[in-house]
Amino acid sequence: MEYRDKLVLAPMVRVGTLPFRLLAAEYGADITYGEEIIDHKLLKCERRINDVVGSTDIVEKGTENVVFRTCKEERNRVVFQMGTSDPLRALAAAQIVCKDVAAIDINMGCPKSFSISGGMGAALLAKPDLIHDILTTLKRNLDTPVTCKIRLLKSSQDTIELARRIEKTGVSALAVHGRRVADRPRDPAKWNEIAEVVAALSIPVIANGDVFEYEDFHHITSVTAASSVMVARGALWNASVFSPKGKIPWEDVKREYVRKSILWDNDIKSTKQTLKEMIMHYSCLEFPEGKAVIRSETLADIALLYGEEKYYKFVNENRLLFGGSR
Ligand SMILES: Cc1cc2nc3c(=O)[nH]c(=O)nc-3n(C[C@H](O)[C@H](O)[C@H](O)COP(=O)(O)O)c2cc1C
Repeated sequence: MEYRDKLVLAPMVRVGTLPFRLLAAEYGADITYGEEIIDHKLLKCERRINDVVGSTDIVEKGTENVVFRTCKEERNRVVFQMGTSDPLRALAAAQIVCKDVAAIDINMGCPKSFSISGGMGAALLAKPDLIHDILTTLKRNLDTPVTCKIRLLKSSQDTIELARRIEKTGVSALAVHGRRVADRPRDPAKWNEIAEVVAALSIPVIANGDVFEYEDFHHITSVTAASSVMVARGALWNASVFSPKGKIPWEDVKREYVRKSILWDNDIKSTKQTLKEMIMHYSCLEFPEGKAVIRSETLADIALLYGEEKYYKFVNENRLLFGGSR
C-alpha cells in the first residue's frame, strides 16, 4: 500500500461501513478506513462469503449479525481499524480479516470512556511499551501493512518522541489527528504540531483535522508537509469533498448514499446514523425528514422516505444477479 499523495477517508464509527466507503472512493478518496471495531468483538466472528449481496462478511458466529462487510472492489484501499489493548488478542483478531483488506490500523486516539476504560484508544498513548508490543507483534506476524492513528500528546516533544518510537516498530504510516485527547471537535486542529511530527519522521505521516474543502488538501499539505491527508467530518457532511471538480449538493450525495446502502444491504443502524449526521449538519432532526429517519426501522422504510422504492424492489428482486457478478 502506498501512502504518499493520498486522500484518505477517516475511520468513523457507524458511518464508515461499505456504502459510505464506496461513495467516498467514487468521489476520489484513495484510501478508505472502516469504522473502529474492537478486537473482542472480532474474535467472536467468522468470515463468510455472501453470494447474495456479493460481499465478504465478518459475521458474529451463530448469528446473522454482520460486524464488517467488504467487497473485492475495495480490497486494495480499505483499511480495517481495530480497537485493542493486547498484542496477542489484536493479532488473533487481525488474522480474521487481514486477507480481505489493504492494511490494519490500530486506533490510539479515541477519547471515549468506553475505550479508555478498556485500555484502548487514547489510553494507549500513555503506554509506549504496550504500543510497541502491539505494533511489533502485528508487524512480525502479518503480511498486511500495519499503521496506527494517534492524537497529539501534551507537548510537541512528547508527541515526537512517541512518533519516533512508533516509527521504529516498522509501521507503514502514522496518522496524526492534530488535537489533544481533551480537545473538543470545535477546537482548531494544530497543523503546526503535525508538521513537527512530519519533520521528525521518515515514514509517511497522514495529517488529519479540519479539512472541509478540496482546497484544504493542498493547504494542510503545504503547512505540514504530510504525505497524505485524512478527512472525517468534511466527508461525513459531503463525501464529494474528495472530488477535484468541487462539491456537489449534499442532497445528491445523500441520495447516492441511500442507493448504495440499499445495494449493499447496509446495517440499518449505520444508514440511519449517517443520514442523521448529515441532516443535523445541514438542517435539523426536529424537521419532518429527520423525524422520519429516526422512525425508520428498515432499509425499505428509508427507500420509501427518499423515493427509492422502485430501486429497492429492483435490487432485492435481482440480488443473485447483482451479487453473483461482483
Ligand atoms: C462520527 C465520527 C466517528 C468517528 N469514529 C472514529 C473511529 O472509529 N476511529 C477513529 O480513530 N476516529 C474516529 N473519529 C475521529 C475522526 O477519524 C477524526 O480523527 C476526527 O474527526 C478529526 O478529523 P476531522 O477534523 O476531519 O473531523 C470519528 C469522528 C466522527 C466525526
